[in-house]
Amino acid sequence: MTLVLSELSQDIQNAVQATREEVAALHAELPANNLVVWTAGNVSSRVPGADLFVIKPSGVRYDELSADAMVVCTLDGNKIVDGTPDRLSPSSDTAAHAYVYRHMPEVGGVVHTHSTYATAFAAVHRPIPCVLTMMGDEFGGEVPVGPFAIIGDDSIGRGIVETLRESRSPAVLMANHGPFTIGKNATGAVKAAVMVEEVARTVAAAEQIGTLVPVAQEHIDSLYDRYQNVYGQH
Ligand SMILES: O=C(CO)[C@@H](O)[C@H](O)COP(=O)(O)O
Repeated sequence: MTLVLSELSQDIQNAVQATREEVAALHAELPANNLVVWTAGNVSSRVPGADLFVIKPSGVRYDELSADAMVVCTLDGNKIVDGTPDRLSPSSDTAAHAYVYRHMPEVGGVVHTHSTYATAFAAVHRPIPCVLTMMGDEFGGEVPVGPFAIIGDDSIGRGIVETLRESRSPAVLMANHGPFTIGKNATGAVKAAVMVEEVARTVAAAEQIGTLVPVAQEHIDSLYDRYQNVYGQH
């Protein structure tokens, strides 16, 4: 039986509304950071306190992505009766996002883009090598490549999870497709999407200048530990 949002507790309805507003605002970060063209890409966030997540509607222009247009789904990826028109379908990547939420309970947000430089590494099946201190900070090593998977079932989600489980990276370059990123919340996943494109662009530029020099593993580990546990305001 399909869940009906208006029949859920007021706390959950309030959490859904806050998550819709957050996800709508975060979608604006993708074009603002030049990570997407047209309607490519998507952001989702788990709804705190509920087995639900919020994701953008498929194929809708970024300037039309209001909070009320955000689609609410179960962790199986099924749209609930959420107040949006029945015809409004969730993102074509909903199954992938849902698979990540079901298999990685620590993940609170998922982002997918086709950002140019990260997608170029995905096109040639090359991990982004850890040659920058910023990569040690955010990715804890190289950004891995995931398997080629066709959209439409759990294969993309399975490839994301199986690859990220073997890495500290919050980003995976799905072969011939593009980056998917995760975070403890949706803001963290958007940050990883911004940073994976930045480091991909820098590494591609560096390869035009000379030979890449990897950061030593001991330094990667200390950079990662500092950035994840000390950097910023606490
Ligand atoms: O990669 C694809 C399509 O191949 C998708 O990720 C699109 O880039 C965005 O799809 P919607 O979220 O608008 O359905």
